[in-house]
Amino acid sequence: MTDERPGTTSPPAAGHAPVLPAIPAETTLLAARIRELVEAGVHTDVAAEDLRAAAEHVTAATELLRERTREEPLLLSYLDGNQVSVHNPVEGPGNPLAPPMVGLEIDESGATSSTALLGAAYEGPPGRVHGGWVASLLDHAVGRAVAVAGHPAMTVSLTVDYRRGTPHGVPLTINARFTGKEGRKVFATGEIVADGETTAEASAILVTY
Ligand SMILES: CCCCCCCCCC(=O)SCCNC(=O)CCNC(=O)[C@H](O)C(C)(C)COP(=O)(O)OP(=O)(O)OC[C@H]1O[C@@H](n2cnc3c(N)ncnc32)[C@H](O)[C@@H]1OP(=O)(O)O
Repeated sequence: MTDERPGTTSPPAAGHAPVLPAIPAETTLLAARIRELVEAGVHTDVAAEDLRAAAEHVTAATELLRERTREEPLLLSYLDGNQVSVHNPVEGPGNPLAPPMVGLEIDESGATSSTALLGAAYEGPPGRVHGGWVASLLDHAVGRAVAVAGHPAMTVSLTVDYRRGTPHGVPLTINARFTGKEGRKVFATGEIVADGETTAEASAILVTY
């Protein structure tokens, strides 16, 4: 995490992505509509001709979006006072793949907490979020927590204990915290809580860059 604030234009210390002073409302809107499309797509039971008609609409939208493209899809901006990657696949409000993880809160100890609501499109076991997505939420949360603690780093080891199924369609709380540093190695833990129960816990080693 860098110390840029809204309105500044200097690039982030750890990358070359452009920093937007704010996320364009239409970027968030499009991603939200595509997420709805994906959920509708996995739930739909319409007839084959309607599937084909819907596919043609989607093709038309894709062609419109391809009319002008950037070389670098990643953009940085600010949400609720925190820097976010607009197109990050976990937190990016502009990336339809991202649930997204939102509402970052940092308590007085530096521990972080965010929320996410994953729909049926993220299902692994019946009624439960796919384990890879559970790990993604935790990987991102520990990365965020160490950045908040002033040690931006990349995950080199992530151990996830899946305690119980993480339900989809239910708000999830994702907590994480920096726990220590040894040379370039940074340690963090995190967990996901659903309906008051911890569903998965993570222990991570990250390396500063
Ligand atoms: C601001 C917003 C933030 C938002 C959060 C974003 C979260 C994103 C989460 C991610 O997706 S992270 C991406 C997934 N991770 C990667 O792609 C990292 C892939 N790994 C690497 O690129 C290299 O391992 C890395 C550049 C991180 C380190 O390579 P180096 O060659 O610079 O380091 P080196 O291999 O010498 O290891 C440094 C130390 O870490 C230790 N280490 C490395 N891998 C380890 C491992 N797997 N387990 C335990 N320790 C490990 C290693 O022993 C050594 O310890 P010592 O300093 O004590 O000698």
